[in-house]
Amino acid sequence: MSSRFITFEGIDGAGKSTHIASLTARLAAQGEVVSTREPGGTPLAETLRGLFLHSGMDPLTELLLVFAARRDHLQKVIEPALAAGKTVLCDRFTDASFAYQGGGRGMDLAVLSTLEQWVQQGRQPDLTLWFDLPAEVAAQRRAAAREADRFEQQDLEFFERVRAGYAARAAAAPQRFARIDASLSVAEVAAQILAVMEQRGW
Ligand SMILES: Nc1ncnc2c1ncn2[C@@H]1O[C@H](COP(=O)(O)OP(=O)(O)OP(=O)(O)O)[C@@H](O)[C@H]1O
Ligand SMILES: Cc1cn([C@H]2C[C@H](O)[C@@H](COP(=O)(O)O)O2)c(=O)[nH]c1=O
Repeated sequence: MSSRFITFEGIDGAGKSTHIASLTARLAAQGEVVSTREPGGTPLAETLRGLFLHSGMDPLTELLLVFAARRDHLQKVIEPALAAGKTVLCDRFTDASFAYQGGGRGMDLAVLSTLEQWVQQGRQPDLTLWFDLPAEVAAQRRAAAREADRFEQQDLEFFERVRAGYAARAAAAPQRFARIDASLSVAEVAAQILAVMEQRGW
C-alpha cells in the first residue's frame, strides 16, 4: 500500500475524535498508520498548541503560530512518514487555518495562500473528511462534553463563519474533500466514512 495523507476537519464538537481511533484501527490492518494532530504532533508544536489554545494574542500572531507549528510537524513527522509509505491520519490541517483564521477571524486569504505554499511546498492531503453540521448542534455537544478553550468560547456567528470557510475550501477542491453529514448519529457518521473509504478502495 502506498502512502496516504488523510485529514479530518470540522468545527469544534463535530465528532472527529470519535471516529479517528476506529479508522486508525481499520487502516492499520493495511499497513503502518501514524495518527497525529494540529496544532501539535511534535514536542515544539505541542508547546505552541498550548499557547495557541490558551493565551490571548492578535489574529496575525495566531496565524503565524499555527503555521510555525505546521512547518515543524510537516518536517519532522508528516513528510518522513509519507516518504516511508505510511498512512498519516491528521486531526486538522491547513483547511482549519482557512476556516478559523480566514473565515472566523477574517484574515486575508491571499496571505493564507502564501503561507500555505511556503510551509507545505506543494504537499496537500489525499483526502479530507469534512465533518459538517450546524454550529448550534456542535455547541450543544461541546457543552455536554467539556470545558471550553479560547476557540470554543466563541459565539455561534463565529462558528457559522468557520463553517462557511470550510464550505468554500471544499468547493475549491471537490476531489480532495468528502463532506460527512456530522449531524447524524455516531453509527450513521461511521457508515458515511466507511462508504468514502470503500469508494477509494481503502
Ligand atoms: N454523531 C454524534 N451524535 C451525538 N454526539 C456525538 C456524535 N459524535 C460525537 N458526539 C459527542 O460530541 C462530543 C464532541 O465529539 P468529539 O470530541 O469527537 O468532536 P471533535 O470534532 O473531535 O471536537 P474538537 O475538534 O473540538 O476536539 C463528544 O461528547 C462526543 O461523544
Ligand atoms: C489546526 C488549526 C486549529 N485551529 C483551532 C481549531 C480548534 O478550536 C483548536 C484545536 O483544538 P482541537 O480540540 O484539537 O480540535 O484549534 C485553528 O484555529 N487553526 C488551525 O489551523
